[in-house]
Amino acid sequence: MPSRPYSYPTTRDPPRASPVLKAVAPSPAAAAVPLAAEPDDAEVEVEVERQRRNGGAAALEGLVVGSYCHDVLLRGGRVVGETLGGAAAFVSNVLDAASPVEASFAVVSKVGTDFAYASAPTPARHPPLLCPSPTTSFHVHFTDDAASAHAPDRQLRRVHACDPIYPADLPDRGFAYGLAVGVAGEVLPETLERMIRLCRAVLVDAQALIRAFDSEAKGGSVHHVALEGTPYARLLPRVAFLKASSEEAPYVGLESARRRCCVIVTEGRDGCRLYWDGGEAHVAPFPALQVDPTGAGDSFLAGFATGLLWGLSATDAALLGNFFGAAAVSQVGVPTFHPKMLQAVKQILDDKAIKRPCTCINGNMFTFQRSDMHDGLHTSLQEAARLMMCEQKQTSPSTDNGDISSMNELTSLSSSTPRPS
Ligand SMILES: Nc1ncnc2c1ncn2[C@@H]1O[C@H](COP(=O)(O)OP(=O)(O)O)[C@@H](O)[C@H]1O
Ligand SMILES: O=P([O-])([O-])O[C@@H]1[C@@H](O)[C@H](O)[C@@H](O)[C@H](O)[C@@H]1O
Repeated sequence: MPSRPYSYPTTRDPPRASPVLKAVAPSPAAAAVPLAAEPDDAEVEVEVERQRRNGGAAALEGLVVGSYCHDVLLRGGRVVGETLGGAAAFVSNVLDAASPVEASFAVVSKVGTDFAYASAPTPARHPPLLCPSPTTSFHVHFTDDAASAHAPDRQLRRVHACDPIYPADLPDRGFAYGLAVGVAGEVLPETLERMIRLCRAVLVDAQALIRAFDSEAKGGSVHHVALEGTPYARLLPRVAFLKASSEEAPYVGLESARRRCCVIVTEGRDGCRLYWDGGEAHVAPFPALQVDPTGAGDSFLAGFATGLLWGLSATDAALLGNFFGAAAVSQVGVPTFHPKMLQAVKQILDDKAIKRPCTCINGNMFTFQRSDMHDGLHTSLQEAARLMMCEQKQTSPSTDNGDISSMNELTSLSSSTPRPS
């Protein structure tokens, strides 16, 4: 019987505020921190609610919650790559690259002293909290038989799990939006609940809620459980967007979930579909030369959130989701975006004269429908995606050989993901 993602002891094991990992390994003395008091959010909640109602022009600060991890990529039992992973890493990478200048975000992530990527760009900019347990680690086994866009092209095994993220680990202030992006069950139900209290709008990756894991001794296989049977289900009416992959969608219970929040199902190279109470929309994909599917869903969610920050409707924002999902599969590990491509994307968003700060993140008034500029936005972003593909062909001709699932050996790792020391 796999362990449930929410089975961590939380009452017998009181929450501790964890020390922040600096760019260098912390001293063991840093672990001796006092017990944190149960957070009292009354004042923050009143302010968040006031902003939600008024759509006031408050700061556009986001809160990203989920742990960085180690990904070991394997094919035929052989290690073909080792990279920084974790949705928080992919998400922060996109938010750093494409958010409007006035938007910022804080990351709450946990790693162990063995964390190998403290000096990689994303963790260096958004340092994780340090824990006594080892960094969460996944073995990602690639298979050849990705027969359709929706077939699972990889099998994940969780070989180590870092500590969960407790409510007391979150900052004691309000945020414009929150992204719950756990990969190994680290976002506890009570942590998601506190995020909802602190943030005007919360976007959730279903993988943070429905994953269950075999014990490490049994190999750590990742399974899915039905969302409805988890303690997260009751929080859905207070979530703005829930993103699931096609593989996860059956566990989310689409028809009941869409009545409580907007559900986005990503469909690999076919783009994505949005479902809300009373409507749905398909959003077209962008071309990509896939070398590694890891991080596509994470980058999608961050691209989508970025679109909302720029003031787009949900269906239009999903174009930016698809754009950054395609960008993620074009590189191994956390991608490095070419400055020219990013400049083109920001120019496109500026040219569309979208008003900022956007009412949908400042208030709770989301617009779901595709706007008149949807097709034009897709065409313009397609040009930027081509820029990315030309760049990719010039710098890594080896990617023409196919993606990592058909490569015998990975010859180079992404520059943003140095090898573990
Ligand atoms: N081969 C691809 N070509 C173009 N876009 C892709 C490709 N694979 C993924 N994407 C983009 O990334 C998004 C997320 O990918 P998906 O495979 O559905 O998620 P996950 O990584 O969670 O399994 C898709 O909705 C799509 O926009
Ligand atoms: O590929 P994706 O579904 O977007 O997200 C992935 C997670 O599912 C996986 O557990 C983690 O190890 C990867 O680094 C990445 O975060």
